[in-house]
Amino acid sequence: MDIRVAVIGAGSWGTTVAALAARNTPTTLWARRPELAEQITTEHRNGDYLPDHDLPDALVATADLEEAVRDCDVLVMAVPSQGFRGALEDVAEHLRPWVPVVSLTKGLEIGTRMRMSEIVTEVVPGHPVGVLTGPNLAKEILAGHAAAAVMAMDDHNVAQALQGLFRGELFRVYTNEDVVGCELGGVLKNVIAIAAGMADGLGAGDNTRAAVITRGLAEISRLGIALGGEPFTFSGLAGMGDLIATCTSTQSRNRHVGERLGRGESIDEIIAAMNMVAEGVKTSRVVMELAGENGCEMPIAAEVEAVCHEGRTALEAYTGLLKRDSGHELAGVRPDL
Ligand SMILES: NC(=O)C1=CN([C@@H]2O[C@H](COP(=O)(O)OP(=O)(O)OC[C@H]3O[C@@H](n4cnc5c(N)ncnc54)[C@H](O)[C@@H]3O)[C@@H](O)[C@H]2O)C=CC1
Ligand SMILES: O=C(CO)COP(=O)(O)O
Repeated sequence: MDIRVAVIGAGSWGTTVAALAARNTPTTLWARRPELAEQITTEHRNGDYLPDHDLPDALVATADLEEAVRDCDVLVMAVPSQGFRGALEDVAEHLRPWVPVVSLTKGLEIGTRMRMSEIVTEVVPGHPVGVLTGPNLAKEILAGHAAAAVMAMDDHNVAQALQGLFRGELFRVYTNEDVVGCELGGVLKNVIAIAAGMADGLGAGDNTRAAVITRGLAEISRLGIALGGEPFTFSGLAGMGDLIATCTSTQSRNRHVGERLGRGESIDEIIAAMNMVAEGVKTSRVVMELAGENGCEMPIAAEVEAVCHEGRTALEAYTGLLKRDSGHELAGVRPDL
């Protein structure tokens, strides 16, 4: 019997994951705008977010939430983090019991500081919850370039069952039981990607970018481990893999924000000019709250937060970072340091 997948949120990534699933199993994509849903179903195109890419004929979209959700066997949430809870509360009315919920969202909720999988457990308790994450720039995947991701779930058997729904010839899906680490890898790399973009915008070199990525990984690992992630997870696809893709790709929205900040534009004008989400901007504030609470040093993330929310310039941020003392490179990562 076919497993029916519902994907909530027809932005770049929700549409891409729905396209992957539709090649394997009946899939319905929920879009907020009826015109977009109609275009996806009839023209097999998402003109708002992915105008240059063909979608599978089998992919059906609707703007009717009940129609998308009522019969689904697997629910996939692809709404940005600040709208995630509200969207899931609307979905909950129509969701059958025990349907697994997979989050694609890479952010933390302002106020509660919760990960999306924690919000799922709060809003729809009893449903198995997981995250699909990794170095997955949407447009590359739709263009047919090979990529790999991780399906992270506590329950390995459910993860294995879900793996096959998204897998394709060019899309490899691994499993991992460390939901906390995998989810935080995806969240935290967005903040570091803003820093990498800032360096590029300031005209820094390849050595600088490599230093930001590597020291950024140390910060991600420090906070990720303090919050319960497994150390090895941060050198996997959801950690280092996604960090490299996002810090180096011209397709990354977070890196793009950083690059424009580095060139001297203000955060407000950059955000106003984008029709897509750059999760790292809002998440940077939540990350610094968590770092403070957990006694984690995160100097790069702190500078990103200051540039995004306190009016510091990218040049001041980098000047400040260079003046810091440099101790052992694994401090806060290796248990004995
Ligand atoms: N685009 C990419 O390559 C990847 C994105 N992600 C993550 O996936 C999540 C979604 O990102 P994208 O699809 O790229 O974003 P996007 O900016 O392309 O689209 C966001 C979608 O969510 C909808 N939306 C926004 N607020 C909403 C609300 N309050 N209620 C219902 N729907 C709402 C929008 O209408 C739009 O369809 C983000 O957390 C992002 O970090 C993860 C991996 C890859
Ligand atoms: O998460 C992503 C790639 O894995 C997408 O990154 P951006 O949101 O910065 O585009």
